[in-house]
Amino acid sequence: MAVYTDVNEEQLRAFLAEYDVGTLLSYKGIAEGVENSNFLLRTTGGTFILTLYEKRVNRDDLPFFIGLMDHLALKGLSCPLPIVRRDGGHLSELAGRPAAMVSFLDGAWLRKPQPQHCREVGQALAAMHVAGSDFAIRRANGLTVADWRPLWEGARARADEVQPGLKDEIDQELASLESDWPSGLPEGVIHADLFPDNVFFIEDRLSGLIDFYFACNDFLAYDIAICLNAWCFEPDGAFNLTKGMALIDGYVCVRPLEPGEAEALPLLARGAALRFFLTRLHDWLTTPEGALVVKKDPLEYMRKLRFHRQIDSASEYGLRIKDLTQ
Ligand SMILES: Nc1ncnc2c1ncn2[C@@H]1O[C@H](COP(=O)(O)OP(=O)(O)O)[C@@H](O)[C@H]1O
Ligand SMILES: N[C@@H](CCOP(=O)(O)O)C(=O)O
Repeated sequence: MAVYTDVNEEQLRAFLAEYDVGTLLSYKGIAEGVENSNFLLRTTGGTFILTLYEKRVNRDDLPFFIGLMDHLALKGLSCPLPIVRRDGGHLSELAGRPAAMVSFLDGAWLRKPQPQHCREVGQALAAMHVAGSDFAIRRANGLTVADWRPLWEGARARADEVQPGLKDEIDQELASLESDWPSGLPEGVIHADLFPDNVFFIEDRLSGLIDFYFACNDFLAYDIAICLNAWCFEPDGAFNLTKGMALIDGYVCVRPLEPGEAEALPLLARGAALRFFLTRLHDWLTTPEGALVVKKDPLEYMRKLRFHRQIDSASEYGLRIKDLTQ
């Protein structure tokens, strides 16, 4: 579920009076998502998503997130457009939480993505990177290599409860990634969580990207590494080369890769797998039993991490020489 903070009709009517979106017809809480409280609102002016930002979102980051969606939507990327209040602002306060309203995107996320969907995701990811290149606000990645050790220290003592041997394996993995993490790759605004549940499709065509609340400035190729992890493995744990090739192909049609980015891809993919393993492990160990949140399996990302460790070259993900800038 993701309604941590509830709102009543009276509060909503007062909130909507600040906007030019007509009057409230109906509203309901949205069960999906894990971070914030989301509501679907229908008004005489249209359909909107209302988000109340919960504890894990830092208030100081909200101008980045809201400004980024505004910037990308105005550049033609299909993503939620923040709705402007009559006084020109985007951020409000509702039920004691920072709140904002964005446009509703049609479509649904795919439970079983196919190679043609991966191609579209690659294209959309690159289009986002290009559209974000002149976004003026910066936000450092709060979950990059330097942030993994504190996360790990919080979970390390109990890691072997999840799988015997994890403690030693992650100790070595983390040390190796910390020492070898690349530098000097092309940077820009990345989505940083472009998983299938954050990409909408209508009849096999990508209709939009949502959930920009991990977006930040980091290596562009790290975002590709995140997508390879999230889109190109099968439920049995096997990497699907056809999907990898399609995703990379879609990406390079819009933004070709530099040779250094291709060379770093196996390491970036290992790092991305460790990042999602660590946040999932943290949630696995700290979410109280019975909480109304679906806990995600950390071991899924451990298996992906072990796969990436055996990769020598980005060609094993489906990258071809023609995909690179000369
Ligand atoms: N702009 C939007 N248009 C349509 N549905 C949306 C939109 N934003 C969010 N949703 C719905 O709300 C759910 C949770 O949103 P998400 O941003 O992923 O939440 P969280 O950040 O809490 O994980 C999505 O799975 C989707 O169903
Ligand atoms: N994609 C992450 C979890 C973040 O969840 P979201 O609902 O905000 O997309 C994972 O799978 O671990």
